[in-house]
Amino acid sequence: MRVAVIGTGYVGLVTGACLAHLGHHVICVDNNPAKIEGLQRGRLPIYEPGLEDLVREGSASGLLQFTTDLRTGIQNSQVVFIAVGTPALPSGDPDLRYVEAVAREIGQQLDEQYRVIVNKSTVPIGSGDWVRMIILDGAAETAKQRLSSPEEGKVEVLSERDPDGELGGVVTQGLRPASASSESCWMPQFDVVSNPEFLREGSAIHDTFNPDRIVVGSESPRAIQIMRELYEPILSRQKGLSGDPVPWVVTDLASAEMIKYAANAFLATKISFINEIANICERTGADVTQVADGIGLDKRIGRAFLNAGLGWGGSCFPKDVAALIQTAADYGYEARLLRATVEVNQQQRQRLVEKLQQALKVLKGKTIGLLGLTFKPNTDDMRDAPSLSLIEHLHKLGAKVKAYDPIVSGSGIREGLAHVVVETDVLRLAQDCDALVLVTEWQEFQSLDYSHLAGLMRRPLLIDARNCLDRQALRQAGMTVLGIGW
Ligand SMILES: NC(=O)c1ccc[n+]([C@@H]2O[C@H](COP(=O)([O-])OP(=O)(O)OC[C@H]3O[C@@H](n4cnc5c(N)ncnc54)[C@H](O)[C@@H]3O)[C@@H](O)[C@H]2O)c1
Ligand SMILES: O=c1ccn([C@@H]2O[C@H](COP(=O)(O)OP(=O)(O)O[C@H]3O[C@H](CO)[C@@H](O)[C@H](O)[C@H]3O)[C@@H](O)[C@H]2O)c(=O)[nH]1
Repeated sequence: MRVAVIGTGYVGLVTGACLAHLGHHVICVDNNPAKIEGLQRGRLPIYEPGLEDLVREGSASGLLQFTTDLRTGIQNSQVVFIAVGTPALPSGDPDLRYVEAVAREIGQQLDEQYRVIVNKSTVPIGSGDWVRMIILDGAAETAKQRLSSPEEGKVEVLSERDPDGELGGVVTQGLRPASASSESCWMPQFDVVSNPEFLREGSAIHDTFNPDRIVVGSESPRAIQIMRELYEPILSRQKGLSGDPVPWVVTDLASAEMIKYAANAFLATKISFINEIANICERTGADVTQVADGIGLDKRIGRAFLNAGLGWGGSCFPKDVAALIQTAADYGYEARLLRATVEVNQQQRQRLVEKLQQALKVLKGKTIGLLGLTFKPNTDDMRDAPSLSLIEHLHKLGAKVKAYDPIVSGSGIREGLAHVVVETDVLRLAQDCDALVLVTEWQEFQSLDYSHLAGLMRRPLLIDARNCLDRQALRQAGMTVLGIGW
């Protein structure tokens, strides 16, 4: 199948490379010329394990191509993915300007060939119908040039109210030059489908090939059939040890959009829940890790996403929970549970500073070393990383902050890192520190020589803010160890 993917970020590039691996002809489009030029030379704009090999493989086979020209991208494509960013605005609403620009451009390029336009970006509930309208607007603009109108290119958009009211708006029937007969009416052939993405950064390729489910929201049987054919190589795989097929979930557009937000909101709430339990554990003498293991064995609860720590960050949970709260507010509903989820998360970062204050008393003039900067391991993504608020907080209190991160240290990434000295190795980091804080649970932090590090520090204090290290071994290495929830 011929596929275009618009936006070559974490989602678009992974989607494009994986679909090419499955045998589809994929053309990835991005309006950032530097990104596309790099990709054409095999240079990746992001760090994601395994992605470089897939891109190399796709480029070599010719199944994966890159362009800045959206027209070339969608010309022969039957399926067009929209995978551009939807970052949060200060209000909490997602910024839809990139989706809007792409939808309009797609509309401008549509011809008589039927296409499935797939929204993979995370967009608010109801956006599918909105994207359809924008595409039609774009198509109308092109139709002005395409159809020779006696009235200087004036084109009428033929529309009527949705008779059943189910779609809640206007249904466009076609585009026609003003004063032309209804036979000359031209309607671009397309359906908009919502196909939310559930990949996690750091394991994006594994997640794409082994999804827990594939969700497709659409009212069009034709579009659903094409999506099924597209994903057939994944759907026909057996899932994990159970051998069950990957669940294929077909819903209406709005429900698919809501599934994405609800999934992220639930996971974020699960983490905030265990962090709340951790805070109660600290006061009562229980150990949150043992508690998580104990409750996680209950199949109704599950152990995943019960790791207490610094709280959640990244490019998705913060903006998606904020967007859902905002959507609820738009409809006159106050999402109190979700607000509490966010509040607990914010406080969790603050608590870490309090722990340092309790241990070191005055932070002014103290040197704090951060192990890890990215919002989670195996990614270079720094969007809404807990480390950033920690750095700002400590800086305000007059502490000197240093950090070492396996990816960030060796890269040119310095955005948001004005108030931290990024060290190139762990020994330089530990030198003269009053405390080390493990912020991101990178694998390599498991096997550091902590007794050597303790010897380099001014005070051998380590706060394991992800509860991922062996406390006993650390104590034997001469460290004073603190953690979260014990
Ligand atoms: N990052 C994740 O783990 C993840 C997972 C699931 C869903 N999502 C959602 O997927 C969407 C994309 O996220 P991301 O992290 O990949 O974003 P990103 O910022 O990494 O990538 C977006 C890309 O779109 C490009 N772009 C913007 N405007 C364009 C235009 N007009 N034409 C062509 N390209 C354009 C940008 O240059 C950029 O390369 C978001 O809605 C996000 O919420 C992200
Ligand atoms: O038990 C846990 C699990 C995660 N986290 C934190 O939660 C955040 C998010 O982690 P994770 O979900 O693994 O990473 P993301 O790549 O942000 O993936 C989430 O966000 C994506 C974008 O929407 C979705 O596609 C994924 O399904 C969803 O897991 C990170 O800061 C983690 O440190 C915890 O604190 N404790």
